[in-house]
Amino acid sequence: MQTDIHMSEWQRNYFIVTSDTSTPGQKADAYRSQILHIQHAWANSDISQNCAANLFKTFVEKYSEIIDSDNVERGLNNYAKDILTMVKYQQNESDKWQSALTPNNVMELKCIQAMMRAGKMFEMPLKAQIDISIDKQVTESVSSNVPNHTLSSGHGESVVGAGLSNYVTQATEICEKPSTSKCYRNDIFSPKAGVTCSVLPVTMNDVSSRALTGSNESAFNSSLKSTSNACSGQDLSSAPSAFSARMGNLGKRKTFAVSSEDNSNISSGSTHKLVPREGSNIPWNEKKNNENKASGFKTAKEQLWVDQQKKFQNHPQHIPLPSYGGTKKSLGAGRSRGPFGKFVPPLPKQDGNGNTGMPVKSNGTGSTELTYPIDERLKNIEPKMIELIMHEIMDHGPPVNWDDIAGVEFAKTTIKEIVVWPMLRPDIFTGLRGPPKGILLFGPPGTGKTLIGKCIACQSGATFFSISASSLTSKWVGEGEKMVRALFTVARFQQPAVIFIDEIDSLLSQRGDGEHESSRRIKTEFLVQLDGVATSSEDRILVVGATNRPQEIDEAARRRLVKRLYIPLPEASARKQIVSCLMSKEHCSLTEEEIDLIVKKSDGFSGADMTQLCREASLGPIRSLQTLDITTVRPEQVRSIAFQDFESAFKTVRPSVSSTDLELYETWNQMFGSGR
Ligand SMILES: Nc1ncnc2c1ncn2[C@@H]1O[C@H](COP(=O)(O)OP(=O)(O)OP(=O)(O)O)[C@@H](O)[C@H]1O
Ligand SMILES: [Mg+2]
Repeated sequence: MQTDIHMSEWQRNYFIVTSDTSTPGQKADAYRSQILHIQHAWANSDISQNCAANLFKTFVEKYSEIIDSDNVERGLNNYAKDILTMVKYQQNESDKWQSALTPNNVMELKCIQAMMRAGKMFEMPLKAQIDISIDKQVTESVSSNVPNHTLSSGHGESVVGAGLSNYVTQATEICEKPSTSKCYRNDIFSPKAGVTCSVLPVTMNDVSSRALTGSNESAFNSSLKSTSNACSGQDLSSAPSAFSARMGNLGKRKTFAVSSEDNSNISSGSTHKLVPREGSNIPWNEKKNNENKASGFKTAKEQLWVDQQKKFQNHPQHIPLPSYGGTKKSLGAGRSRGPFGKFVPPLPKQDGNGNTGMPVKSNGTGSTELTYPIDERLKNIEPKMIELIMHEIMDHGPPVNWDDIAGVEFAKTTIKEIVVWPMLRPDIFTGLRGPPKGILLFGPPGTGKTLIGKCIACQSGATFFSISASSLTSKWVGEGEKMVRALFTVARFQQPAVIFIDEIDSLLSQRGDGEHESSRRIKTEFLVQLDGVATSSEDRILVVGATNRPQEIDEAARRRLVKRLYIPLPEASARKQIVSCLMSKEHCSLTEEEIDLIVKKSDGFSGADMTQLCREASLGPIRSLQTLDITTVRPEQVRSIAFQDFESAFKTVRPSVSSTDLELYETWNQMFGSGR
């Protein structure tokens, strides 16, 4: 079956690459796809090593012809784009790119020194120009003359030969300099004598040890070719152009390597084939880890892992640090990884023994190495969705405290008791004391339901996933149920987690005849997931639903949201707190009595109405500047906010909740609510 799929896709790709009507972009995609298939087939041992290497070489060459060609009809000419993309994606969030390339430390490079030691001189002085792309399109150009030194291959032939005019090789290796643990990148090599020559900051040993693994294998292969060809003084104008940098990630599945014989031949100009290294089953990640360990450089993934370890070492009682707000849990999801980018799965939970569930491999020397989590459960989730969840649904807003929420004391106390404490101390809240898995906040609009949801996540140290139910039904049309599944799966990895579903009524509304098939599917999936969370005692996931139409919620869903808390309109004391709090941040001359008067006049206002009232009043002093020109007025000329501004504001801001609506909430609360 699997083979059938590959065959038909293969045929389709073949048709695309041979068709005259296909665009270069389509052809490039088709080649990429074919290359992936080759890797896949090889990884599954469907084809032999030699066959894989040959096919790989052929297709990569064809692919690079399209990618690198500057003919608008036949090629994409996206060198620059690729390089910039790579620079962007390879950047470690926790470790800003720093260029370690200076004229001095270029001279310290092993390869340069080895060449200098060899004592062979070029016929012409070398001018080295190193273009270092740092972060987003910031280019630092370090130009240095290297007088009295010339580079030699050690075989008497110049590395920079004449007649290399139009040949540009793209080298993409990122080198870690062990002593400084800085990264430097040397991207474009134009071995055109006397014009520009960039020095590849990689020693020949590096070449062999890196063995064309990982994300840069193909480009590396290309650079090897150019190096070896150049070493032998051949004219490179006919050499195949560089492979696209994007090909890089292909190598992550199985290690491609240059054999040691190949390596020994590098400087003698022999052809270096990209072949899977025999018996090599060291995953790319591990190799990369080893290199990184040696250099001190950490990838974002490694940094995340280290952070996670620290977090749990410092909090052995499973008391997690607040993740919402204060520190951003980016998990690398904040950046896109490009078409071939590999999703970095979020970390799975830890058990009581500090076991993360992550595979730890012994390398046979007694020390253990970390490999990164590849969980079966995430396998069936589309990476696109996971990225979306991490990007759009995982909330990283400013922290919210309980004090920021005025009034609603009963709801706050209940939530602290049944949600926050159990999340902080799961060891005490076991059995019957275990937290509910679903709660519902209901009440009139603008009373702080969303605010409470954020506060729960913030105060319990949980990862906060915030999604509006209407976006599930509208934004991901036809994919809503997949999204729900993906959301719960990712949440399981990010435990403790709070999934906040605003406007939950539109997701879990009563079943009706006119109900759309897709929303029915979403609802079913949601109930299934909720049941899964509810029945698993290990999962520390809380679903918080918020609605201002509780009566529309399906009874099956209602049952699963066991605690239903009424969030009413703020009482006088709460309204006073809101006004005082907001006014304390402004230039204001309200007396205590005036505030009391405002509170009295605002009976029936929701929290959001009160906020709006204050905003409106704060514009009063600006409006009174009639005679002055707003563009020239100085801040100190603006008078303080006074009671009269509130009086004017009351003329335009009215309560948004009607008394009939309020009655409905009260009735529903008496029937289904968890309040006293
Ligand atoms: N109890 C409160 N204390 C302080 N501010 C509040 C309170 N209630 C509402 N607000 C203010 O109103 C804004 C809107 O509140 P929020 O979004 O939490 O309301 P909501 O109940 O979720 O409304 P909706 O049902 O329409 O989604 C808040 O950002 C906050 O400024
Ligand atoms: Mg809301």
